[in-house]
Amino acid sequence: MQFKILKKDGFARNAIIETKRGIINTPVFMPVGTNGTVKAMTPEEIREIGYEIILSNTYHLYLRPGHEIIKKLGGIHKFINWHGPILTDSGGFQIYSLASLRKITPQGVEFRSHIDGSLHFITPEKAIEIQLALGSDIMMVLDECVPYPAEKEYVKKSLKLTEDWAKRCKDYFEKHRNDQALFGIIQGGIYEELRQKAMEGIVKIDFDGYALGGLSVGEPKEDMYRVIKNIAHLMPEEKPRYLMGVGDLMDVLHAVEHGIDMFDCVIPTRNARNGTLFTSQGRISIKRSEFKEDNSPLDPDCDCYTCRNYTKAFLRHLYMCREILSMRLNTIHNLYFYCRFFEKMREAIAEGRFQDFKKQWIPVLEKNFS
Ligand SMILES: O=c1nc[nH]c2cc3[nH]c(NCCN4CCCCC4)nc3cc12
Ligand SMILES: [Zn+2]
Repeated sequence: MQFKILKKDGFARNAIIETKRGIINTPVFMPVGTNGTVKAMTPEEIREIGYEIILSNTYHLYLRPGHEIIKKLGGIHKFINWHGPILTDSGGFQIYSLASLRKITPQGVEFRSHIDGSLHFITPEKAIEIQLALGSDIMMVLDECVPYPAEKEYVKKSLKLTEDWAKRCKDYFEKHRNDQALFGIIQGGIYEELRQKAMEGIVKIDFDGYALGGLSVGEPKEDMYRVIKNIAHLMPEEKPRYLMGVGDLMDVLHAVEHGIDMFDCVIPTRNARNGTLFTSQGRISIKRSEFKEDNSPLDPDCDCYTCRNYTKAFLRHLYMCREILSMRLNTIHNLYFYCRFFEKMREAIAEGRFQDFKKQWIPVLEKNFS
């Protein structure tokens, strides 16, 4: 995996990640395809909107249908019919946020499946073995995503475990490596000095890229912003920097300004299914009665399939009827909006006007009619 910086504008930067399955332009947004599908979208539609990489979840695919089956059937790209790069999250976060009866031991994490209650034990080695079997292009180490709030002492102890697991992931990966990439994850809660310590330990192990984990887990925005401001630009400059689970476009602006390259979040897809749509006039909720007879397109400044062919009145009608088409048309638009936003942001960085771009968008992103 190659990472080439094309242009810097302050700490913000445009770069490309070259993988065997294609080039990724950064800053990049990765739509979330948890069960191997970006909900309601075909892979062709994702590609047509302009996305270059999607995220899938090791935890879900391991539990159902199982990584051995996916491997036997030719790997995840063939299975889900997406032939561009795929990043898989290692499962730590999903085990912490979805599974029950979790027990974290030095060896690994024991949990019960949220699907059928079956008992599982995942070690760092197993997490890498699963991602190797899936064949994802970028794999994540197994970490302990420290919940918020967490005492400083707990965070400190957890850092030791996460670093030990990162080393075990790297050792296992080196023994079985192919042309997949492996990213490390930096924890440390909202404590800068612990973040700094975690970063030194993880960077020493040496990974293809580095993620900031343990954020967007319920901590106050100002704490997340402070950690990003103090840590992001200190992460290895010549490797991709990935802020996991983010996000909200206001948070994206802040993170890109401080040097983050990669993002993933369910916001555009999940909000679409709930009728919350992002437009150039701000965020709107399509179910509002004011749209009942509104014959205008969702967003006059958007040329996505939904905005070119349907009215707010019809989109509201579909939502009120809970029609499947509502999920599809809303998702097409929100993903298109996110993809264009990132494209315009990369253009602004290329032309050295990221600050203008941020100033222009903040008032729009603050407008909320939901
Ligand atoms: O520390 C992490 N390690 C591995 N994966 C992660 C994934 C994460 N995803 C999030 N936040 C997702 C927040 N998202 C916001 C929109 C609604 C659903 C939840 N934090 C994360 C931390 C981690
Ligand atoms: Zn649109």
